[in-house]
Amino acid sequence: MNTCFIILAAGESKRFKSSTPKPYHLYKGKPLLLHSIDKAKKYGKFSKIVLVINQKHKAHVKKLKIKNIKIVTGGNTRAESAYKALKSIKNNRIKNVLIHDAARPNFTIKLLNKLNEKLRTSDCVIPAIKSLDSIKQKDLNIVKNLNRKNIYLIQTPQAFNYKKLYALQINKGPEISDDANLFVRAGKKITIIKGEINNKKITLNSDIKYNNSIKYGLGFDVHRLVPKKKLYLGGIKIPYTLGTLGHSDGDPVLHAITDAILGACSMGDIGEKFSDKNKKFKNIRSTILLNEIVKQAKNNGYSINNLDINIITQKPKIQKYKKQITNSIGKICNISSSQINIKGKTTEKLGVIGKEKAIACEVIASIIRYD
Ligand SMILES: Nc1ccn([C@@H]2O[C@H](COP(=O)(O)OP(=O)(O)OP(=O)(O)O)[C@@H](O)[C@H]2O)c(=O)n1
Ligand SMILES: C[C@](O)(CO)[C@H](O)COP(=O)(O)O
Repeated sequence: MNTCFIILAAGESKRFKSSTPKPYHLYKGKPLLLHSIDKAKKYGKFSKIVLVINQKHKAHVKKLKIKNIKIVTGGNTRAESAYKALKSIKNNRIKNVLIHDAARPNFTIKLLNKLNEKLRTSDCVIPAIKSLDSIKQKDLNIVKNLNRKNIYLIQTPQAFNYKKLYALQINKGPEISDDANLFVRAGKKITIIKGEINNKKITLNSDIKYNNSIKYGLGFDVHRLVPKKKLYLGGIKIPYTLGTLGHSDGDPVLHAITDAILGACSMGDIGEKFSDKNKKFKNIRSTILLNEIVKQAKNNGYSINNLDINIITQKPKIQKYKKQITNSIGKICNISSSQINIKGKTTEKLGVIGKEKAIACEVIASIIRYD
């Protein structure tokens, strides 16, 4: 089915009150809008994904290096942003479209399936949850009781037959707070399906305050430098006359990061997880080891918040490899470059490191645990 997923992220974030615009604010270890992008990609049944951005946020978007997504500049209202996205795919033979707030990161793939299933028999399908509170309406000084059984708190993604929705766009206006509003105004049928209690819209800064503390871990590793060995740092092979001696590929940066994450998550240490007595790990790439630990930490409800890394070596100079190493670590840990800091240090030619007999790395990791 030719279905497009539109992610609206062009708002001004006025109520969010943060120096970082809401769609790019870190949430559960990554920028908010990446949750919707990653889930849409993981779903794998959209023929096109469109991201609608605020033109003032282009620098934030560039940093994320988003691939395989059509990026459209939004408008002054949510309705205008939705319209610009719909217009941008007019010639793509799209049959159905789902429109979603980037401000709602916690929808599930199960909800996407339900919406797409219902689109077989309806031109407009929206998720909603019932109010758990009493509801009253106050107009001037007249207060009316409303029957909460007939009240629906509307969510996104909202699913539509593309042609039917596009035809209604001429009625769009700033008061159109959601796209299904157009169908209601036109007196057309709407199908409401059960939404998800966790599919809340993040509007205020307090919406993302974590109920859990941040935890910290410390990692350290040192390897002897010898001829005829390769030098891997942060998963990148560094051209140098010496390399590290070790049971695995001897990457001190990835080993120190692994230990820092294990420490923060109270999951032991790298020697316990990958013994250097075990032939299975002989010459293994440390990228595999770290990948495994990142997965285990995620399964235990942990998310990497940031890594601060000191690479301590007399040579080679680290500066020119920093970007490559940062990108490599970000890919393995599934975090953005903005969450990683690397410093190259020498020991002023003092000791074994200063005499180029060894290389070391120390890392502090901060980790957030979510319920
Ligand atoms: N002109 C706009 C306004 C809103 N949105 C998007 O619509 C979703 C819901 O809007 P809201 O949560 O209100 O975000 P903001 O408009 O940024 O918030 P505020 O009203 O506090 O400025 C958000 O993902 C927002 O980025 C949009 O794409 N274009
Ligand atoms: C579209 C929406 O999320 C449905 O509840 C809501 O209308 C968006 O409101 P906002 O003020 O633009 O956040």
